Amino acid sequence: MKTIGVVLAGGKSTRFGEQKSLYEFDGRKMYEHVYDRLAASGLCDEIVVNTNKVLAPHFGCRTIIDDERYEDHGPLGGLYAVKRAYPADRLMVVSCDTPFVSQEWLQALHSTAAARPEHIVISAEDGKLHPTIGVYQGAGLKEDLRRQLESKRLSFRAFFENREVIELDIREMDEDPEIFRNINYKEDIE
Ligand SMILES: Nc1nc2c(ncn2[C@@H]2O[C@H](COP(=O)(O)OP(=O)(O)OP(=O)(O)O)[C@@H](O)[C@H]2O)c(=O)[nH]1
Repeated sequence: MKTIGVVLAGGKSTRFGEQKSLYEFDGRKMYEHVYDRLAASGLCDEIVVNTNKVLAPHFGCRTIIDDERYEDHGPLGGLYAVKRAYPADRLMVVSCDTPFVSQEWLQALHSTAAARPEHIVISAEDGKLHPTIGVYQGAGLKEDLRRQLESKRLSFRAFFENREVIELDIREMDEDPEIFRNINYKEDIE
């Protein structure tokens, strides 16, 4: 089984005010910070950006475009498109707006996922879930995602009701919760 690194970057960035995945800071676009961390982890056989058809031409790498039926369905819609493209593989997902995720954390997620191949493994911080930093895998995942999208219950919490999920909590590891910092507004970068 291959591991596919997935940079989620198909959102609307309403709160940010412009497309945050393409916003440049510290000399790199936001999605490139995430891409580079996935690449440097050495865990991914391939890395793709998952986005919509309007944004796709702006990324300088392979993109997977959201399925027409599930455009603007949020991150679960994005994951469905990637799972369709890579049905046999494990998806190591990081959203473009969490650009400070560490190599060590990616390694911890990956090794937990490799030991429990039927489980989704997501990040958590004192019980608060960070499902857009996680590993998505297991039999029937594509079909479960499709069913969830059809049900119109588009939250990760709703999706997790039907799957085995491991929450890897940063408070139990020797890591700084800053690595989960989520950029929703411009001020979040400072
Ligand atoms: N492929 C894909 N990714 C999405 C979609 N909606 C959100 N995302 C991604 O999922 C992650 C979390 O998105 P949010 O921050 O909740 O939403 P957003 O649309 O980017 O921002 P807001 O409009 O401010 O809520 C980000 O990496 C988004 O790019 C979607 O419909 N398709």
